[in-house]
Amino acid sequence: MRSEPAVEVRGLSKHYPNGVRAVDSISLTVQRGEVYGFLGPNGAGKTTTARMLLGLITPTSGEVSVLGRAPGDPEALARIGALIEGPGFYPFLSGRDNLRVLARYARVDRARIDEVLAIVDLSDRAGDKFSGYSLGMKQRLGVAAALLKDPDLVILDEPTNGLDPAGMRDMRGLIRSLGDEGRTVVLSSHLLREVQQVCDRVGVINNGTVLTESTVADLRGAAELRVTTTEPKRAIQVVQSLPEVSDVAVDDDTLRLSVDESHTAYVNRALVESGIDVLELRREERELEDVFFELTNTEATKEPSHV
Ligand SMILES: Nc1ncnc2c1ncn2[C@@H]1O[C@H](COP(=O)(O)OP(=O)(O)OP(=O)(O)O)[C@@H](O)[C@H]1O
Repeated sequence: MRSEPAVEVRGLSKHYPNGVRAVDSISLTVQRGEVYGFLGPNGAGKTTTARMLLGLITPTSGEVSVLGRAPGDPEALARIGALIEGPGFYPFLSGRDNLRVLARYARVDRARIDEVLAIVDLSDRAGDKFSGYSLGMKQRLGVAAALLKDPDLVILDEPTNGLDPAGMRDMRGLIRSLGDEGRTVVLSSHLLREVQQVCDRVGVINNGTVLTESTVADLRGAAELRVTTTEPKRAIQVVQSLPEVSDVAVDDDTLRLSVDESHTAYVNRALVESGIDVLELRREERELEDVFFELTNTEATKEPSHV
């Protein structure tokens, strides 16, 4: 039997008095132990949703259950760690002293401070003032703070925002390791590749509406086979006659087709036996960003290509 989801949202809306429908009747489910990507462009409604999950703002309508409880329920909050819109710390205190303040407030054993500093790889710089930290270190301290209570559920809102490529890579590794430890992670992000690299499942949100919810693999769809030939027109006829092949498209001299990987050699043979020279045959997975464009017909933010 499947265990109760970590997060269950049904028909959730947040409409502001100024008429903005920040979140408009969304439904989503985060299973326990998965790293769930909440993917959408800026202004899509991710932060508003995260705030409602934590009980920081009240929904206009809809149902929310977080770790089996209502948002803001103290017992659930004790098992949730969150980093929403950048961490707030005392600039003149060291990273470790900032965590001490929080640990005392949350009644967490002080021994946990060194554990979380080690998890986010800040042990060596824990005695330095927060004001001297790089943005990446500040964000990692924010994650350390979120981990103080050894939470079952970690909610991270755009944790790589503003980080340089190395900082982003470190943060992604950290998020993945939280998932590998068996924690449930909700990662909100506008970066398609980030979600693709780190998450098990993804909910795509735009204009306050969830467009789709699926595994990253399903969202990307089956890998395409790309076949470059000297005679694309004739090649189309040949592949279209094969029952194993579907969705044939053509760009210049390259055919794109959906076919199970096990039939790659069979497609090649069919073309060659029809006297068509195959110049190149390769399988290519769709990027999540292609899928995103299809779903939203909007310009989503592409990550800088050097990352
Ligand atoms: N307090 C508020 N009053 C009115 N409108 C708001 C308020 N908070 C957010 N909004 C609007 O709601 C919409 C969703 O905002 P939200 O911050 O949830 O999006 P987001 O997906 O987190 O984007 P970003 O990554 O830019 O923070 C935006 O149009 C925003 O301007």
